[in-house]
Amino acid sequence: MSDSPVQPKKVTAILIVAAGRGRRFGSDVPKQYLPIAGICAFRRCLDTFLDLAEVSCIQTVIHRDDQQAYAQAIEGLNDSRLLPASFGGETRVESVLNGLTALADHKPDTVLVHDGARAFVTQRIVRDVMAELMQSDAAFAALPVVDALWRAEGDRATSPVARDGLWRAQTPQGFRFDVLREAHLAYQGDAADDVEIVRAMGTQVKIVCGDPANFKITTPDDLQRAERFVAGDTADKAQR
Ligand SMILES: Nc1ccn([C@@H]2O[C@H](COP(=O)(O)OP(=O)(O)OP(=O)(O)O)[C@@H](O)[C@H]2O)c(=O)n1
Ligand SMILES: C[C@](O)(CO)[C@H](O)COP(=O)(O)O
Repeated sequence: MSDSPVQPKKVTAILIVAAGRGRRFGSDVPKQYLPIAGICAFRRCLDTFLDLAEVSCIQTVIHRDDQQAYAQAIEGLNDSRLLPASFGGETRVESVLNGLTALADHKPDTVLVHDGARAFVTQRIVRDVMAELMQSDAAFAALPVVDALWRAEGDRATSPVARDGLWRAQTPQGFRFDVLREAHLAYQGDAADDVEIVRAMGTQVKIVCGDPANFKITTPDDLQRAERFVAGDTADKAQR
């Protein structure tokens, strides 16, 4: 028999924010609930997380006006790890904080925040973020900028911008739960993502390799791209 103490299982929470209005998309039904080959972005990413045994619980954050769309999106699911949804706020920052507040009672060790509008997150990305959190306070998926970058005035290019060291942020963005909650409680104002919020506290954040497939549905073009992606349009995948 081994003398080494038994390590308690880590509690890994997923927080899916889906309370946005999709103003850039501009549809009546919010983009995260629009069907992509019959299954909406929100349900697609939710299923990916539920398929992972490492996930202890999932907190969703939705808009009050979307309760019917949400009920339809989770139809047929019977998994006790899916917690009752919380309501979001005016901004993504507020929605994340509401989700963190709801999760606090579950005492997670770590939390991975994901956009409900990113349909095609992969198990590989989720596992890589989780693995990095074994040794870091924070880690997120991102892709290096590979294109040449130009500053422009209107449609007139003015000066090149160095692309070295630039990354395109994706989600999931993972954190030690206490680190993210403390950072959110101290943070004032808006932020593009949670990395910005913990960086404001000086937390070191590691980058893990994202995936071009893990794009966010922001405009109607993205929904068409998602339809092509599901249809297995390899030309489209190669292009990205
Ligand atoms: N008040 C908000 C704003 C955004 N989100 C979520 O955060 C993610 C960020 O993606 P984004 O494209 O910015 O979503 P929207 O805010 O809906 O889009 P837009 O900015 O075009 O209005 C989405 O899953 C969105 O539902 C949220 O939960 N609560
Ligand atoms: C967290 C994020 O997905 C990073 O790409 C963020 O929500 C992006 O929002 P944006 O307003 O489309 O930049």
